[in-house]
Order: sequence, then C-alpha cells, then structure tokens
Amino acid sequence: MGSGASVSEEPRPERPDDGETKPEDARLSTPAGRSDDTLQVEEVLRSGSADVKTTKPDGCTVDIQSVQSEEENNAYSSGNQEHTLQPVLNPAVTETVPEGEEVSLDFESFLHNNGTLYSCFSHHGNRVYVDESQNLQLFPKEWYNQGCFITTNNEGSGQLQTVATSQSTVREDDRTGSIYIQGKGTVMTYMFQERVNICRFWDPQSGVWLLLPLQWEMDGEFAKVRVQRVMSALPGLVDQKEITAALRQCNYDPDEVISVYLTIALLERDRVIEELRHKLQTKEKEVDNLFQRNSYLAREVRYLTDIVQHLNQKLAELEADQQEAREKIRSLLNRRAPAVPPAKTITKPAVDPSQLRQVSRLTRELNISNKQLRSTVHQALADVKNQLEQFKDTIGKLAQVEQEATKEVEELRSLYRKEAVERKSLYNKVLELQGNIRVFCRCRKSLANSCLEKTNDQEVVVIQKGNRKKFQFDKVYPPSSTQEDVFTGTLPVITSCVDGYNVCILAYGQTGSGKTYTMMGSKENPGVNIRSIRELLRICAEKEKVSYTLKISMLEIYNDTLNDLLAKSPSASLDIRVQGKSVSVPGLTQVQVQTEADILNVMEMGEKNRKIASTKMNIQSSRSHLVVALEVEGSDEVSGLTSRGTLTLCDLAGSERISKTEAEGQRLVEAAAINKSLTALGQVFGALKCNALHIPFRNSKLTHLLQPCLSGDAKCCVFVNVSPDINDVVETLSTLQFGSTIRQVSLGKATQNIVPAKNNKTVK
Ligand SMILES: Nc1ncnc2c1ncn2[C@@H]1O[C@H](COP(=O)(O)OP(=O)(O)OP(=O)(O)O)[C@@H](O)[C@H]1O
Repeated sequence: MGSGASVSEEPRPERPDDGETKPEDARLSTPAGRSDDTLQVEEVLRSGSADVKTTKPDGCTVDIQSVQSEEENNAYSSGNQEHTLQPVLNPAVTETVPEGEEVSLDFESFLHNNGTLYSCFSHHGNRVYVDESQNLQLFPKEWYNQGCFITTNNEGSGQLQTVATSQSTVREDDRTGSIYIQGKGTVMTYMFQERVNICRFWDPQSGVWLLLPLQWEMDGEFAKVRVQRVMSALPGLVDQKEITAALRQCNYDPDEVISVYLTIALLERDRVIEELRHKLQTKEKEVDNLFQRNSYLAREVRYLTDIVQHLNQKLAELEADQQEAREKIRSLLNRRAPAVPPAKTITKPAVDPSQLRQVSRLTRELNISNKQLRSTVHQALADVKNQLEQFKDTIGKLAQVEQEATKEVEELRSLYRKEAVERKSLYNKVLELQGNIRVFCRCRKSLANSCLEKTNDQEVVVIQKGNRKKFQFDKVYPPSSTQEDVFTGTLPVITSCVDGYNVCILAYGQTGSGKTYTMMGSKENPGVNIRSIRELLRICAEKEKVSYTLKISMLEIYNDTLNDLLAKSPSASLDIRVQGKSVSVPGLTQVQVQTEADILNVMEMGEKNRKIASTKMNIQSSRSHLVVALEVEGSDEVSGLTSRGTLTLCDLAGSERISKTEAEGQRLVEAAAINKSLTALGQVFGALKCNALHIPFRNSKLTHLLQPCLSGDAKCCVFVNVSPDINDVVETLSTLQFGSTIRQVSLGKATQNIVPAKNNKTVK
C-alpha cells in the first residue's frame, strides 16, 4: 500500500488471499459517479498547490497544473472553495507546494458500513475524504470503527489493495468490483475463487460476504460484458438471466458457456434426429402395414369376384334347368290334352292321373325352390356388391393414407438430412471452440517411484524435490488407461478426415516413454494408427452415397533423410516438394487399402524396414521418426463434389539425453539428428505460439514435411508421452513443458478440401 495508507482495527470485508496477484486495473467505482481522484486533485489545487502531480489509483500521473487551468473558471472560482475547505482542513492540507516539485498522492477508498464508498487520501499527515457533495472533508476519527479502507498501491503495477486488518492484507484485483443496489447503495463485490468462482458482495450490516443475487449480478459490468459476448456468438439466446447463471457455472468463461450451449444444441439435435428416425421407422412400418392390408383387400376382392362369377354361373345353370323343366311340363301337358277326338268317342286318358299329380307337385316344388334359389342368389349378389363397394371405398382411403404417409416419410427424410447437416456443422463448431490443436498427456506404466500425480482428468502434477509443478492438458491418461481409452480421445478429430480435413496425430516424448506403444501398439492391442484407419474404413463403408478411395504411404526420417518404407526395392532417399500450400514427396509409394487385412499387411511391411536399435533406455528404440499418411478421397454421388482429407500419423523418435543413454558411434549420430529435428519442432511450435511472421518449417525435414499439418487449415492431436519414473523427472518436466507450449498454439480455422468431382477411381 502507498505511503498514505493507514491501518484500522475495525471489522472489514475479509477475503481469502488466493495468492494470485493480477496486474489488471481495478474496477472500483464510487457512488458519486465521477472520477474521485480528479476531484481530490482539484481540491488540493484549491487549497493552494501550484504545480502538483498526483498518482491516480490506476497508476498514471495527473498533471495538476493543467487540471487547475481547466477548472479555474468553474464553480470553484465562484466561492465554493471557502465553503468546502475552510471549516475542515488542517492548514497542512492547504500548504503551498513549491513550483516544479512533484507531490505524489496516494488514494484510498473507504467503504463505510452504511454502504457508501468514499475516496480519501492523506496529505501532510492528514487523511481527508470527498463527501457526497464532492467536497473535501477531514476524515472523522469515529469512522475508523465504521468501515474499512481500500487503498491504492503505487508500487509498480498500480494495483489496488484493501487493508483489512493490521494482521491480514487482502489485495484488490480484477475480481473486485462494486455494484449499485437500490436501497443499499454501492456495495463492494468480490469474485471468490472457490471450486467455481463465486461473486459475493460485502454486506456492511451483517459484516459478511454474501452471495450476490443473480439479478444484481446481471447489472454488474463484469457479467454484462460476458453475457453480451455469449449473446453475440449465439444470437438465438435472449435470456440474460439464464446466460448469467450459465456463466456462473462455467467460471465466467464465455467460451465455455458458448461451447456448453453448442453441445446442448448438439445433444438436442441428436435427440431430434433420434425422434425423427423413430418417427420415420414408425411411418415406414405404417406404410408397410398399409401395403399389406391393401394387398390383402385386393385378394379378398378377387376372391369375392370369383364367388360372384361362380354364383352367376350357377344361376344360369338353374335357369337353364328351370327352362328345361318347363319344357318337360309343357310337353307332358300337351300329351295329357291331345287333340279332341270326334264326339261321342270316349277314350281313356293317355296319362295316369297319379302321374300327373306327381308331376304337378314336382313342378310346384321346383318353382318354389327356384324362387328361393333366385332370392338367395340375388341376396348374395347384393351382399357381394355391397362388400365390393365397401372395399373400393377402403382401398381409396388406403391409397390416400398411403400417399400422405409417403409424403410424410419424404418430409421426415429431408428434415432428418437437414438435422444431420446442422449437427455436423455444430459438431465442427464445438471442435473449433475446443481448438484445432489438442494435447493429450499419457503416462506409461512404471514400477519405480512415481514423480507424477494426476489431480483431475486434465491436470498432472510433477513432484521434484518437494516442488510441485502443475500442467494442464486436454486430457491426461494415467498408466491404467487402455489403448481404447486413448484412441477415443482422438476419435472426433479423426472422423473429420472423411469430411475433407487435414488431420495429424503426433506422439512426442522421451525415449522409452511409450510413443510407439501409443501409436502402433502391439498385434493383440493395436494403437492409434491401426484403430484410426480401421475407424475410417468403417465410416467410409457406412456412407452409401459417397465412394471413397483410401491410399496409405509410410516413410521414416532417419538422420534427416527420408526413406520410403513401402518401396518394393531399396530406393534412393526422397525429397520434399512444395507446391503452393501443399507439400509432397515425389516417388513415395502409395498403397490402396480396402480392408483391415490390407492395413495390417502394409503396416507389417513398413515396420520391417524401420531403423530400430537397442539403447540403454529402450531395448527396441525407434531411431527415426515414422510418418504414416493416409489419403482419403470421397466422391459424393448426390452433390458431385470430391473431398480430400489426409490423416498423418507420426511416431517421433525419442528425445534423449546422450549422457543418460550413453550413446556412442552410430547411435550418437542418430541421437544428434533426432535431437536436432525435435529442437526444430519445438522452434516451430514456439513460433506458432507467438504468431511469429516467420515459422521456421524448413529447419528440418521433419518440420518441413509436417508443415501442412501444423499450419492454418489442419486439425492436430499431440500425445506427450511421459514416464512417471522418478529417475526420468527431468525429461518428464521438459516433455510436459513442450506439451504446454503446444497447447497455447492456436491454428487457424480448419478448412475442408472440397473440389468438384473428376473421374475418380473408387474402392466401392
Ligand atoms: N502404457 C503402456 N502399457 C504397457 N506397456 C507400455 C506402455 N507404454 C510403453 N510400454 C512398453 O514400454 C516399452 C517402451 O515403449 P515404446 O517403445 O513405445 O517407447 P518409445 O517412446 O516409442 O521409445 P523410443 O522413442 O525409444 O522408440 C515397450 O516395451 C512398450 O511395450
């Protein structure tokens, strides 16, 4: 605190000293709403100082003479001076300062228990304050028991300091603020750094720090700026209260809030997509049912038409029978009544009367049954016709329903496609927000004493001679992590390759720290290389409307020369060619892969040709950097576009201390080349971190080759592999430091490589 600070014994806001001193300007404001320091300076001038320079709370100096000349014609000159100063000021305050002498004034703020914040300063041993009417008053003694001081610190940074008690000093920093609350006046706020930051305000009545209600917090500048930032990034969000609450949850990090909202939107999309998929399935089932019902009804109609035909046929037969029977009766009757013989001749009837009666009875019965049959047939016909009509109606309705359902299915499909596209874009936005470089730390297993402690999923602590150094990464994988766990971390980035992005995965670390294990793995437990290519093959096979070609190449950089690992016969070392933004290796063998077996064969072949040797630190140490590149070219049948993405998988040779590995001869030459190229890689990341105009990509073959993966339009994952062994603590620290540097690098926005389709050869 400055020279004019005094210490009071009263109760005052106490705040945990979190040990962080941030050299940022304090945001303390006064109820007067006017720059108090200027006011005080004016008053000092009125009290007679000729040429005084004061130090403002933010550390800058004010030339009092210029202030004086500006103010000479204002209210002060109308006589206010006497009214303000004379009754209260000690003669020392009004003392004239010799011309040219610089006087430094230290400002303090006094927070009165009634909630008012006063600006004070000491001058020649007297503490004065600016009252509500902007007049300078002598600081009343009794106030020492009625509030607390917040004073400027002139030393160096210009931070504000609150003097709490004679025992404890709590600093002002960017966590301090003030807020005007109706009925309460201006209260002081402080962002407490607990598990998540919590903004509290000092309640003079109760003498404790209380949680700042959300409604009040929204009025504070600190929250307002962040809420605005979130609202401008996500224009759909309008509820400021909700955003403020979200900010609270996310430690007031607007990027995290945006990311959370985008993730929620993503989940919501997933839910909508799932719902739509479900609806689509239900509708498709309904359409299937309708089809089945339709064909069943069509069969029924055919069956009933057959019955009607059959009945008509029977009716015709019966009518023919009836006709025949009539003919018979007529002929019988004709026989029974022959031509009348001449009179008086009595002849016996030609037919037996009983026979006649029988015929007549038969005829009657036949007529009756004929009538019954007719009415039955008519009835059946009418029923069938009715049923047919009903069926026709139903079929008409079914056709309509089917049409509607098909339309609905089409709408659902297009909605589904739209949602899927939006989901993809949201997904990419989330990845962008998370950064295009992601750094993971993987600790290998070790039986020795460990120098590492994983405090949470994103933090690892190195303990060296009792000192603890924290490192933050996107994810920390402890020794117990499986190959699957580690691969899962890279999955979101890998899948972008199919959409035409350049993706790169690097493993960096001390020799023997598990880089090859992470990247290549073993046959039974493959690493990132095989898992990622397998995943890409799976995704490509899933996309029905896009045909993909996957080509793989493998090279090693040994003693700063490039060797083709897939060449059938040993070839001369390769060169790097740069064309515009792209970097290629002319003559490098590329093999097309379609199945997992192809990948395994290619990898096995490449591995055989690698330079591996035994070092003191690792029996099978890679003496070269391995670069596996997979080119994924997709040709979309629907849009006619072609996307080209590259997945570069790089297992770097281990950094090593030559004294420790005791390398000699050829091993020494190799170690020197390895260290040189890794240093060049470090320089590239260092230059990227500070956005240097020149990035020294050409300092080594390694960085030259990796240029497209480390510049503007790529997505990159870096594994920093470390050994927890206490004997490796120096290397572990250096590796983690390297990872931290990379984490601060931000590549530009990743871009898709999409071009109109040509005639492509495809694997599908
Ligand atoms: N997480 C792990 N789980 C089990 N074994 C591991 C793990 N990490 C490394 N190893 C084993 O430790 C040994 C050294 O690992 P690896 O060869 O992967 O190291 P490296 O960093 O590639 O070394 P170099 O740079 O010398 O090639 C290997 O036998 C490997 O199987």
